[in-house]
Amino acid sequence: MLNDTITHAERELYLTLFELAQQQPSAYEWLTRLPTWLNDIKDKANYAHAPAYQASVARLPTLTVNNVDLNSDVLTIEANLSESQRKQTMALLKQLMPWRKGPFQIGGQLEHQIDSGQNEDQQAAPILIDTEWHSDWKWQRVAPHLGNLKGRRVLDVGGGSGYHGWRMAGAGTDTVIIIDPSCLFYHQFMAIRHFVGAADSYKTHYIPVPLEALPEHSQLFDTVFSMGVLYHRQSPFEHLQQLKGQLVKGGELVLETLVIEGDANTVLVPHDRYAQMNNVYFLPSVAALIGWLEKAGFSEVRCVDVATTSIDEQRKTEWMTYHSLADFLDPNDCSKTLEGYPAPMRATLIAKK
Ligand SMILES: Nc1ncnc2c1ncn2[C@@H]1O[C@H](C[S@+](CC[C@H]([NH3+])C(=O)[O-])CC(=O)[O-])[C@@H](O)[C@H]1O
Repeated sequence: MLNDTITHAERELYLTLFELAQQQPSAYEWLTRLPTWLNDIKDKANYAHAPAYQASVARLPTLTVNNVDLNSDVLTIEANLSESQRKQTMALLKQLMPWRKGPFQIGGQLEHQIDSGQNEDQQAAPILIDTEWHSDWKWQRVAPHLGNLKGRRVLDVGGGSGYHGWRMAGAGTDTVIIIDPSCLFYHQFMAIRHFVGAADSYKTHYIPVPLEALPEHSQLFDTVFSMGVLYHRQSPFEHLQQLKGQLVKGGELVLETLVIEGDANTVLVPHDRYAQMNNVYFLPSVAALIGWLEKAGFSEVRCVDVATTSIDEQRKTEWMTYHSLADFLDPNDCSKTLEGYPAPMRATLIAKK
């Protein structure tokens, strides 16, 4: 049975898809599936924690927001925050742990208010959600190589908490749709959205589904990002085809994934775990990955960045207290994972449909 209440975020998402459907009829198929998508994520039978996450988001206080900076590395929501609001917000956000992708800051005054001493003594210290990942570092590596995002319709596949999606909005996109099947990350996004409010003119949306759930040939997006997802897929070519199906002709794919050293014929398929993850399948060399993209029908394929993940970029914090990268590397040789494979190295490739 479908829920009869609809949140503000859901309403804005419906409106965006209705608008989209005026220009591109394939969006109607999204609209027909949307009620089920949005209902399924609330269903306790699918996600035992869903009601608790929802309740945490619903209980977040309403703050007076002075400014939202979607272009800062620490994604900052400048707002008036009293001590009691701080306590309440901290407690509720901590119920949404582990926070993996960020960082975010809530609270903190505008500089001119601090200069004039306005409200200074009533203001609590801002809340810094120091996430497991410095997702800002990835954005710094990727952003300089992107085509201009201004006015573009963007899909972020596997967008996690939505950190990169907000950064895309900050770059002036027309619309961002983040998709990710994680119930927790969906609610983390909704928590941040609660504070961002109208600051992005409600142009950034989240649909809690995997890529495979989308209509196959939507051709709705000018840019499609798939960052940190390909190696989780058992069938990498299917993933590439599904990404292609979401792009308009001439659109840009941004693909970021784990790679290894080697030539066009080098691919690692970890036998069991990789860096303790039990859902890692294909780690190609950059040359092999270029070949895969070309075989999948993409053109102008180029690798714009290769970076070894450091234990400063991915680490345990107050907001993610489980094991992190340092625990997954060989203690005697940090160039290897615990399983003896090459330590995580990630490449970003850009290609045209
Ligand atoms: N089939 C799928 N469809 C969509 N999402 C999926 C699927 N399978 C897994 N995910 C989601 O993909 C994300 C992978 S993390 C990258 C986050 C961000 N992009 C980042 O680049 O930091 C990996 C990493 O730690 O880098 C998770 O949020 C999954 O739920």
